[in-house]
Amino acid sequence: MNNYITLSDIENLEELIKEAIQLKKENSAAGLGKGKTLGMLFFNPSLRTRLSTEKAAKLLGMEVMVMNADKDGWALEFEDGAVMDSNKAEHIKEAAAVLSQYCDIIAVRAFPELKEREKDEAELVINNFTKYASVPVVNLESATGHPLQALTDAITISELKKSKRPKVVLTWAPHPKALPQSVPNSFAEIMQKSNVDFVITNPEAYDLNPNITKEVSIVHNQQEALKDADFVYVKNWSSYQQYGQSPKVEENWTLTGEKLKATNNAKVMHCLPVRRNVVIADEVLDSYNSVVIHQANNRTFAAQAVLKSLLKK
Ligand SMILES: NCCC[C@H](NC(=O)CCC(=O)O)C(=O)O
Ligand SMILES: NC(=O)OP(=O)(O)O
Repeated sequence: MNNYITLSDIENLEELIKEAIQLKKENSAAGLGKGKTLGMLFFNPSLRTRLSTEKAAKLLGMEVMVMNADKDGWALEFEDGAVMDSNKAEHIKEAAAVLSQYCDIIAVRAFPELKEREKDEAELVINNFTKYASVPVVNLESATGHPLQALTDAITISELKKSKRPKVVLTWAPHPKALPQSVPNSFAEIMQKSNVDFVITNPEAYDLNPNITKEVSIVHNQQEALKDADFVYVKNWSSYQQYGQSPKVEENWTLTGEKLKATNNAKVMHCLPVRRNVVIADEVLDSYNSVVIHQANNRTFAAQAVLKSLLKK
């Protein structure tokens, strides 16, 4: 692995999942990271990504430096040829080059603005870090993807599935804020690389980028989609067609215990943080069907497998 920006950076998904599950069993440092430093830059808040990736790096023997880049760093300019006479003090060319002296791996979180689709799809922040850094770069959730979360999710399904080819349903749910499509995009991508029967259900105005969902069956009736599901992955996202907007939805899309009855006693997944009783009802999150805590624990081993693969290069 040279970088971990999108899921296409994974050379062999099955092997990487096996590696993560093995690392989870060993729960020990491989020593591979000794004398190496991971630098993490956050342009947005985080609990799991920040702490699980730090833990993963430390389990491998690495040193870790974390910076809330949005608050503590200089405002970065990303435009080539910019005349920097405004509020941005430092160009990504210097920032990435300097960080590459201090770090052996750089990891970056930068959410979309959700204003202009083309701008978000250009992945300005993560792509410029990759372009100007001389060390591997890891995506900690970018404008259009969250590949560490998706790897975690594939590991979790692999561990918990009871049949060879489980039915996995990704369902949209309501939310008071307009959220990125990053998590559902990457989940849809990794499910298409996995041996699962994959269905996405969302209100009409919320179809994801068709270049990502490709051949996936998209069902606009949630109850119909949930039938016989073995895994239900719940997530809100803002509209792709009416980019970044939250068009009104009449029906109630919150995942409740009543809706879960149509499933095959499905395991319920969410990347977290989750808004209780808006996205998922208490009775589901507090039931044995919920695997969200198990899932969050796997963030460490997904990160460990990816960092290990980068360190080996
Ligand atoms: N990385 C996990 C999800 C991060 C982000 N969620 C959020 O911003 C939720 C914030 C809130 O509930 O206010 C998202 O959906 O991409
Ligand atoms: N799931 C996830 O990425 O959580 P954080 O936003 O807390 O890192």
